[in-house]
Amino acid sequence: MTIKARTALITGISGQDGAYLARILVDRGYAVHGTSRSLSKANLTNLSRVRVRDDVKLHEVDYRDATQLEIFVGEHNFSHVFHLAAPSSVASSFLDPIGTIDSIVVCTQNLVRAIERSRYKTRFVNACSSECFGDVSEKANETTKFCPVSPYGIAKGAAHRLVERQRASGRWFSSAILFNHESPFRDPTFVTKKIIRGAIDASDGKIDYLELGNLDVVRDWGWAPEYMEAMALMGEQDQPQTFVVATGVHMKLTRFVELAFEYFGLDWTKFVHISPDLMRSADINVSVGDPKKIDLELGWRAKAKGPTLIELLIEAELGIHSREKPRFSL
Ligand SMILES: Nc1nc2c(ncn2[C@@H]2O[C@H](COP(=O)(O)OP(=O)(O)O[C@H]3O[C@H](CO)[C@@H](O)[C@H](O)[C@@H]3O)[C@@H](O)[C@H]2O)c(=O)[nH]1
Repeated sequence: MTIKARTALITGISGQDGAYLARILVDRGYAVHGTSRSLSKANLTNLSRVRVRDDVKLHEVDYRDATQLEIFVGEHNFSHVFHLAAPSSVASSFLDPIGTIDSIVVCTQNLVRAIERSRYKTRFVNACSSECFGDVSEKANETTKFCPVSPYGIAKGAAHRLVERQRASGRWFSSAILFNHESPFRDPTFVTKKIIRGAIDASDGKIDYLELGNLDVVRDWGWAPEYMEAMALMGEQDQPQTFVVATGVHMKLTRFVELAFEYFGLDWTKFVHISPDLMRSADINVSVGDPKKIDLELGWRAKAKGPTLIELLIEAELGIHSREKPRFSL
């Protein structure tokens, strides 16, 4: 495939991951397209923040409308489709399980079918989620069974199966099982963004307390731009595959809060209030990934992990890039 022939569609281009991936693909010489259900209502701030807004072509497409989607895909010879569009809040999926499952599964199925029916040899890279694994007793890899506890995880697992079924019938369909990956672009309801913002605001004297939920969970947090580098790499392999994308390093949420407040010389226990309203009816206690396969086969390895990631998130939030300079300045 020549550089010139690379035309990528990113679904969910305006979100955290979509914006970073758009920047990476433009830098790699792709023509990049994105979609939104309503262009007049789309929030394109993230694309502007990574200075790629004028480099991407946006289209108004509703993924729930199978016919419209089929026409759209049939009119564009996309060499790659990176499928990121989905509701991303696990917490919200408990409040609207049917809406979440319906949206993730129907939109993925419509897109997969549109590609299947087009005459083009499009490569498909799916954004799957570590939520599909549920609780793990050891680091999850590509062979670990899915045992999701949330409606979101159930839906992502179904979408992943749709992708694997296409691969089994000989099409170029890959899936990245992404563990938690963070950045300043995160919506303020996600826990790392809440904690980092909370620590900054507490140190500025703007808040007296921060409400959080279950602090006993253990997660494998990474830096979102690096995870999008992994997805871009996956799209350039000879063979389609599934890869776990993770740091392999785990941390308890309590420790995350402690380190974030410690950065500003603050004692987190003086600020954090536990709110029962923020507890989920089912939560994953331990979620950690084994990135061995992607390291060995693609040479991809997360640089930002553990305490380094927390420093990076704080400094990116503050707009400081003194230490390990983030690839994406804000
Ligand atoms: N959001 C939130 N979570 C909290 C809070 N307090 C504790 N937590 C706990 O912090 C953990 C992480 O929550 P989130 O940041 O909301 O992320 P997530 O549910 O793990 O989901 C994210 O990661 C998945 C895996 O990559 C993604 O698939 C998903 O879309 C999302 O990005 C959960 O166990 C949650 O119970 C709080 O105040 N807010």
